[in-house]
Amino acid sequence: MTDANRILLGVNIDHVATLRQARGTRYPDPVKAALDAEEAGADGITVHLREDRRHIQERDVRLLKEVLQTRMNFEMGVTEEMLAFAEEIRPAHVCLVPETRQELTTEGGLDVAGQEPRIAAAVQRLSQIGCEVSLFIDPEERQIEASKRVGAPAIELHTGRYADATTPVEAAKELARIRDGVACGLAHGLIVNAGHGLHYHNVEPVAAIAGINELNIGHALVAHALFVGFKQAVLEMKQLIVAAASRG
Ligand SMILES: CC(=O)[C@@H](O)[C@H](O)COP(=O)(O)O
Ligand SMILES: NCC(=O)COP(=O)(O)O
Repeated sequence: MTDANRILLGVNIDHVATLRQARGTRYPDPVKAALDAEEAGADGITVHLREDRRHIQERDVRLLKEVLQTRMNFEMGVTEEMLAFAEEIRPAHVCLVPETRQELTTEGGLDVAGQEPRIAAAVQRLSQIGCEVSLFIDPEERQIEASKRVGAPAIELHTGRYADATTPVEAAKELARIRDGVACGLAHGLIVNAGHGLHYHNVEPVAAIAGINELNIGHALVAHALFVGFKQAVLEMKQLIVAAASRG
């Protein structure tokens, strides 16, 4: 396998915390899930500390910072509260995401092109403390170019529209947008990650796109883990994406 076929799996553990928060218990602990994921081959652990704290809590992030063997990818909205928290924690990676309180999940990418000075200031602040910053954006040329202009070294392409496609034609169109987005990001010298809504039945065509650095996957892993256990769920996903990338 050449470097171009290499692909990393970032395991998002938010929805382990969703289950815990549903009953206000101490279990299931997302920290345990993170350690199991690492043992099963996760290359990194992703957490999203939402403004409304519906799943991940500050306690989780602080503990993860202490115990992870791999690296944390900390997803956050672009707010003063989150910037200050990131400065305290200093995660290896920070992914800036759009956030609205009422949304069911992250419904679209960050509008970098529409707020360049604000995003550039956040990127600069986080870069200064050693975080590798990525921007969670839709696979659109103007957002990719804006990401480059604001100084982010990495982008994460939002794959939700591909995942939500209801016909093969629509899925193929959305996959082509992701493929073009990857090519555009690479042409601008960016590290290109992707994620959102990926699961065991739709992940392979995305993993097969040459040049993708990392896929961040959460909801499907947590759901599958109910039936096979967290380690096995991560292992199966990792095997699936590595095989697809090496075929691609
Ligand atoms: C930004 C992103 O895609 C992840 O954080 C994912 O959204 C996690 O799940 P929720 O959107 O349900 O919080
Ligand atoms: N950034 C996307 C992510 O971390 C995982 O999203 P999902 O697999 O939970 O939809």
